[in-house]
Amino acid sequence: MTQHKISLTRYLVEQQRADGHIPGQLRLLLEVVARACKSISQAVNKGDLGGVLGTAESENVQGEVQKKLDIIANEVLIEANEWGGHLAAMASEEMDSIYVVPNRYPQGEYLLLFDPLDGSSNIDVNVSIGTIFSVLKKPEDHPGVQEADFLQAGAKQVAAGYCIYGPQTTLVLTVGDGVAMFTLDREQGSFVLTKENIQIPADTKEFAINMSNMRHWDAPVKRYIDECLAGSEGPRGKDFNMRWIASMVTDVHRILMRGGIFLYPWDKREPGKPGKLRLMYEANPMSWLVEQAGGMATNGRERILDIAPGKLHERVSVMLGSKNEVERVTRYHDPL
Ligand SMILES: O=P(O)(O)OC[C@H]1O[C@](O)(COP(=O)(O)O)[C@@H](O)[C@@H]1O
Ligand SMILES: [Mg+2]
Ligand SMILES: [Mg+2]
Repeated sequence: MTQHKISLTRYLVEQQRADGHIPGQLRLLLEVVARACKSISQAVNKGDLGGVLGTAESENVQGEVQKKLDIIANEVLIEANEWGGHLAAMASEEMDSIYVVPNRYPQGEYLLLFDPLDGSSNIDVNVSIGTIFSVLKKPEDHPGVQEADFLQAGAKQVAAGYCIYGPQTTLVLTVGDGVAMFTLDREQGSFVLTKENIQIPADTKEFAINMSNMRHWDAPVKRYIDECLAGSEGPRGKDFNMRWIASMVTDVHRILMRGGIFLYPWDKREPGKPGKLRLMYEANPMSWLVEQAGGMATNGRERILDIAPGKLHERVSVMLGSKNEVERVTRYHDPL
């Protein structure tokens, strides 16, 4: 098999041929998601010229003010996927409840979940943003589809990925057989395989956390970051660098490319809220990608992919990336 210049379509077909583990319907679904991402990428690129920047006059179910692009990206994903025959229903960070494929369209066996536009605060300042997606299989024990069908642990995902709209538009994908990266070739109009078997180094000297929340953190996170900040004179014996883009997609992409640890921990501002990030649309797909690349993802206490979701819009504390660092901060959470 040629390692370079192969399209997403050919990659998926060849994966399917190699061990039969990508069913045809799943392959089609992923191609439709990729096509939708291409279209979102175009809208993002146009910026002010397309009238897509700025805030819409609405709030989502999480009480967050929606940007125009949040709404556009959500609609693009729904319209692209609803008639293809591979889906039973979709769920999105931007919608209150699940979107069941209307019965005028053929029904499929998969469930698609997405954060249509991640890093919304970066849209208007021309910083990388992205789309995150996760695919589950609909349980077969009953006809129709309901919200409870989506409440499966991340370990049950059959595909997960994101598309980053940055200097390049790049799709990063796993179907449970490692992580592959595809770069959008705008002249050809297709995603071309540019990296396979992405591996996150187990050690790193780079962390990503919103430092402005420091005073609200729990003791184990504070200890971990304090030790990083102490640098070569501290217990870690090395200097750390810090990055925070405020787009999970972009921070995770950097970690997949060169290692690092990303933390968005629980904090004391809203003690009843497990974290800021969304389990089903952000943490699960990113955690599976990271694990597939040899990294680790926990909420400080348990593997994110083992968490049984209680509700669709569930939040979670997230620590992911280079294995030895995530292991360390998770260990700091152990009761003495
Ligand atoms: O401003 P903060 O709290 O640092 O937020 C950054 C985090 O919030 C998010 O932007 C949430 O994503 P949305 O843009 O999809 O709401 C994450 O991507 C990111 O890690
Ligand atoms: Mg997001
Ligand atoms: Mg979003």
